[in-house]
This record gives sequence, C-alpha cells and structure tokens, in this order.
Amino acid sequence: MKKIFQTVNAPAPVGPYNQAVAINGILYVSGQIAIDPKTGSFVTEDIQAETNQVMKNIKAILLEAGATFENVVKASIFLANMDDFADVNKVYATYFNEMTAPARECVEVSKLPKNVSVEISVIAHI
Ligand SMILES: C=C(N)C(=O)O
Repeated sequence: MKKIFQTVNAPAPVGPYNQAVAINGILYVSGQIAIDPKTGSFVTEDIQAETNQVMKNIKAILLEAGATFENVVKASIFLANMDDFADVNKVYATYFNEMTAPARECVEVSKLPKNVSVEISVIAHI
C-alpha cells in the first residue's frame, strides 16, 4: 500500500504531486526546488543558497518519513546550467558522508519549473 508524506516544513507541491510517496520500504521524494516553506518565497540569492534550500526541503521531507540523508540511496540533480555543477556539489557534499553518498545523476535541462536553477529528487530506504 502506498503511503503519502506531507510536511509543512517543506514547500507545498507546485503541481499535482505529493512531497513524497513510500511503498515497500522505499521512499520517493519529489524533486525539490528552492522555496522557503516558512515564507513561501523563492531563494534566489545565488546557486549555493538555492541548493542549500533544496537540500533543507529534502531533509524535512525525509525527517517526516523517519529518514535522514543516510537513508538516501539515489539522487537526481537537474540543473538549468551545468556551469553551476561545482557550486551545487559544494553544498550537496555537506549533506552526505563521502563514504556512503548515494548513487546519483546530474543533468542539464533546458528549463525547470518556476524558472529555478536547480531541482533535486531522492530515493531513500525507510
Ligand atoms: C517541482 C516538481 N517536483 C514538479 O513540478 O514536478
């Protein structure tokens, strides 16, 4: 049976999806963008701040499902500009233990929802 997770500590979905869905011990966290759930505003100062807000949103959703970044087995990063790769990695790396970091892909896309620069989704075991 599917279980839906929603928390006010992460932004409400910007479309017809849930923040996270779990089935058979696997949690699928929807792609997060840099909306601050406290203000509803986009964090756009720079790519590092934007990435940090995305990771904070993922952390809140993981927590709601009883998980942490240690439970994450796969991440997908979508960038509007691959030139941001190094800056995104700098922030992303602070959320994981290098030895147990999840599998990942990082791709540049032509456009992201709400014109953000980065979107990240993760899959975790719970
Ligand atoms: C931001 C998203 N996760 C979406 O539009 O699907």
